[in-house]
Amino acid sequence: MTEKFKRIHVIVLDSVGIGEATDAAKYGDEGCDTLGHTAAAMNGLNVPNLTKLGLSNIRPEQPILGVPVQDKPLAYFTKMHEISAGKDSMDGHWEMMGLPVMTPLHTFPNGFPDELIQKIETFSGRKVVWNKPASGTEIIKKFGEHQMKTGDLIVYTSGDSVLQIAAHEEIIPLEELYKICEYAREITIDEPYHLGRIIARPYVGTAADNFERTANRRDLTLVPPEKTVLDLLAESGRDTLAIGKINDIFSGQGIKKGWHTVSNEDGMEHFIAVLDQDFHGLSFTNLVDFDANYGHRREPVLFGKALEVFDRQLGQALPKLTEDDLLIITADHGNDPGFRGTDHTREFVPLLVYSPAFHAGQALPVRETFADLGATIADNFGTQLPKVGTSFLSTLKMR
Ligand SMILES: O=P(O)(O)O[C@H]1O[C@H](CO)[C@@H](O)[C@H]1O
Ligand SMILES: [Mn+2]
Ligand SMILES: [Mn+2]
Repeated sequence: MTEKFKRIHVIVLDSVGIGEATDAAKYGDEGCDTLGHTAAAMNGLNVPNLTKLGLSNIRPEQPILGVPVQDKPLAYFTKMHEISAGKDSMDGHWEMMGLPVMTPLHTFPNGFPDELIQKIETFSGRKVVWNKPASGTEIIKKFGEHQMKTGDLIVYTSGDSVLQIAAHEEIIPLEELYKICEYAREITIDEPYHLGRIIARPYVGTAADNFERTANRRDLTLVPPEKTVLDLLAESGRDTLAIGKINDIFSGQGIKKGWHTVSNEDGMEHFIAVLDQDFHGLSFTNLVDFDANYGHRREPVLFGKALEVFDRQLGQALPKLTEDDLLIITADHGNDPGFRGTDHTREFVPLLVYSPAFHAGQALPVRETFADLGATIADNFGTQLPKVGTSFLSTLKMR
């Protein structure tokens, strides 16, 4: 069978949810709405490109403020529900690639057991401070100066299955931090820990009021226990290009070439550059600033401004697409900047599917799992289909 599209591009707007999921109550997240609350804080979002693709058509009963519902949206549009047990990035991205995480990973709301902390202390020759949930920017304000004096490791977690180590780059050099994180990764793969991610959180600055985290963050994720759509594509000789955090999230599995990025804007510039390359397969981009800089920080106005910047860059990318290209814009979970706490929120995610080859856009049925995305990609490239997910490829009508 011939392929409908030679290239498929997936852009994940990290944490840009589109309203509470049907199971939000199970997570204590009733009432969350990342896009809705962000747009309200901005008194309306100015995102002409997302608008014309059909962003508000996804929920015409409650349009996103400033984003009018289109009579003739350019994209196929709907929202997707998550079936994974967790609401972290790894769960969301793996599910998109056909591997939902059905057994909950472990979270440590009261901090990690002494046994684990002692192992990290022995390996690193440093003491651990905090070892409880925290916001990453608050915790370096609180312990950064202490760390500069003592060299102690700042260990913290969140509502997700993560162990994060914050370290001043001039006190604990990056290479050393990465080694400690790799060690922590090795000893937390199996029970009783079974942690989704170890995250290195380097920062710089001279005092509490000016500490800043750097782009040298590294996420050490579990290795996917089964093949994802990325593996299926790679095995069948297709290109798999990863921009931003994607390579980390899949531990490099099934990825032919990956680029780390320093910001959303940098990520989109890489994406636009990739559009000029001749390749055959998937480009997969994650834009993490929405989540790390604005969602967890509960900054709805800055979140909204970042969406507007993304939209302008999207405007540069769209004219580069040809009839051989399919663009898919989605998210991996919510992180409502107008919601209590600082954790991710259990939300539907938007799904906008666009190609210049389409005659017109239209509504797709609500997807029961993010895995429908991976199934569609596998279907297009004629590889083995993932175990989970239903392709919507045949619904997409070409001119
Ligand atoms: O508060 P910061 O350090 O940004 O951490 C956040 O980033 C992690 C990964 O998204 C989340 O689990 C949350 O802990
Ligand atoms: Mn995420
Ligand atoms: Mn996050």
